[in-house]
Amino acid sequence: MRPSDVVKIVNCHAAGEVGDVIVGGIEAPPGETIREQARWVATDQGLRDYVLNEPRGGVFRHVNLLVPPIDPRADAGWIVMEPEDTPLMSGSNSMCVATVLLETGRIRMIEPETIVRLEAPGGLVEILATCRDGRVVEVRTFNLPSFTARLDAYVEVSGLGTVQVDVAFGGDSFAIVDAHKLGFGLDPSEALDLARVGIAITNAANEQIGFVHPEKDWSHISFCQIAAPLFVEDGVPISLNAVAIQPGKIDRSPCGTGCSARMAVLSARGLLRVGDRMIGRSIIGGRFDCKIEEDVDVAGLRAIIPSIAGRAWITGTQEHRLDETDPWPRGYRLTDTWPQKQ
Ligand SMILES: O=C(O)[C@H]1NCC[C@@H]1O
Repeated sequence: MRPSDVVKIVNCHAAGEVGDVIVGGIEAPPGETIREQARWVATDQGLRDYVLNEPRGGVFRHVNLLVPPIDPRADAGWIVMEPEDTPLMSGSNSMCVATVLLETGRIRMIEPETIVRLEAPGGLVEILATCRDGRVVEVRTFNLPSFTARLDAYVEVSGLGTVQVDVAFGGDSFAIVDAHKLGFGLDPSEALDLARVGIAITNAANEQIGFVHPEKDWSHISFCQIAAPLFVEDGVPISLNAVAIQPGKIDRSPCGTGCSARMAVLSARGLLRVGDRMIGRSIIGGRFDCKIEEDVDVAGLRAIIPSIAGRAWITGTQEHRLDETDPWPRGYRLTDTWPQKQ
């Protein structure tokens, strides 16, 4: 960052998970594809440090960079910056980006429904935004093909013993474990323990099982989803879950990619099929309304196209700037609030 740069941001959250959006002041990174641009952002780390580190950011923050699309079908390109990762796709962040684009007039809002096509690093995702009185009241994201990589695998986790996991991809990669078997009721008071246990399971699953996407350059497990057994309310299965995000925080939202991964597992187990709904619920009471839209094939693997619907709310605007005398131009992280990555 140069002292002359002013970075304009619209602050937003989806179901409680922060997904701020950079709307001005940063040029598109080098790269022929959005994925290459995202890799450049991840390798360079400069922008990530500037917006995610203190004093501008914090471990709770995700920041989305809008870039010109490369795919001619897309309305906008978009790169997600999570605390440690620069992923292929994110559900809560897609809702924030679509809401900011429409509510700030960067894409023309058509009521009652607007279709927005976003080019994420993992590919094109279509969004159906329900709009009323100039506001986006629901964002339904049609996610990347989602599939199960392993069912009923076992990992040894220090301090926990043997833990049964399913591994699945839902736009990002997950080890999914049973909350009750680990002694969690998924109450907000458990957040710190959920984060620590989730990160320990993610790390063990990466060491002992791993994950390789058959078509995309993504070869690790990003998250652990600690999920309660499904229960039914008003005829719809509810997936209460806590997703541990590196380096150790809990997703405040029900995690759109996580709900997609869980639906892929439920589909592989024959428990959900095309047309079935599932409601994702987070430990703070956030809700995503999810559905299996289609069965598809990914490199010979059985997969689904899930959709995830939720709402995002704009909370403000910011202009970040860098004073030339600031001794911490890239900010800083301290382990009192930003856990050490294991
Ligand atoms: O909804 C999601 O998919 C996400 N929320 C934050 C971390 C994940 O990308």
